[in-house]
Amino acid sequence: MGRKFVVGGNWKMNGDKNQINEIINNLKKGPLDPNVEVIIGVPAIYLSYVQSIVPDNINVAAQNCWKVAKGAFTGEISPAMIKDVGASWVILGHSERRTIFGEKDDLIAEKVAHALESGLKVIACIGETLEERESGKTEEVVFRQTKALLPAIGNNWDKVVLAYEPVWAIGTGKTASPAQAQEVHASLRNWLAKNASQEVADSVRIQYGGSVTGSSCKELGACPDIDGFLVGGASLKPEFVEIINATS
Ligand SMILES: O=C(CO)COP(=O)(O)O
Repeated sequence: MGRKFVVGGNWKMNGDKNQINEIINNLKKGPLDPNVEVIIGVPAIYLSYVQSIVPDNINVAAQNCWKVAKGAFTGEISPAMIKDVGASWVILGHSERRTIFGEKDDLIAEKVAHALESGLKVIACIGETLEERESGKTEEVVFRQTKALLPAIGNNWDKVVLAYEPVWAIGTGKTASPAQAQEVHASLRNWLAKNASQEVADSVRIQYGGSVTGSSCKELGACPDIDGFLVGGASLKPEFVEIINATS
């Protein structure tokens, strides 16, 4: 089906110029599998700086944005600004945005719609909490979160990557097993075939995120419906190169 493997590094609120230089130098050294799309999600304040030093084979993403182009929204940044400094992606709906900052499905959908209209590409994150998984609600939750995105994405599925990140696996060192992740990715694809189209289901790339490391990436990357990773902690470390190269 030819889905290009896509690995994102979500730095979250980490890094200073020194550390950023180290991370970028390490990525430059690579070598990185040329068949993998690489996207690094950097703190907004460093977008320009990172954009000015990254090599061409690495794409830069913001970790959030607001839902309109400009105006009286103190502290926010817009997709137009992200594009203006040369970055081409934005991560939206991350579980930390949902839980710590109270972002709901409908706000995330508005952000996704505006980011896509503005010409940015989007990594849209979904995933269930431990409580939801333990009460058998994993599918219900990820389907609900994805359903909210359908009208926002419209015909722009080629500009969207879905990131399935079970909340219980984020930053906990508790990676979902390849079988657990594959199961959700496959049922999501099934759901997309019924609720978007077969073409969307076959072509959309679904990343797995949650405690991915150099040692867990190969087995996860070998699953048929896992098309990449969204990596937090390990994306700040040299092992990120190994994760990018998981399928080579
Ligand atoms: O939230 C994540 C990426 O967006 C995952 O974070 P960790 O890889 O640190 O668990």
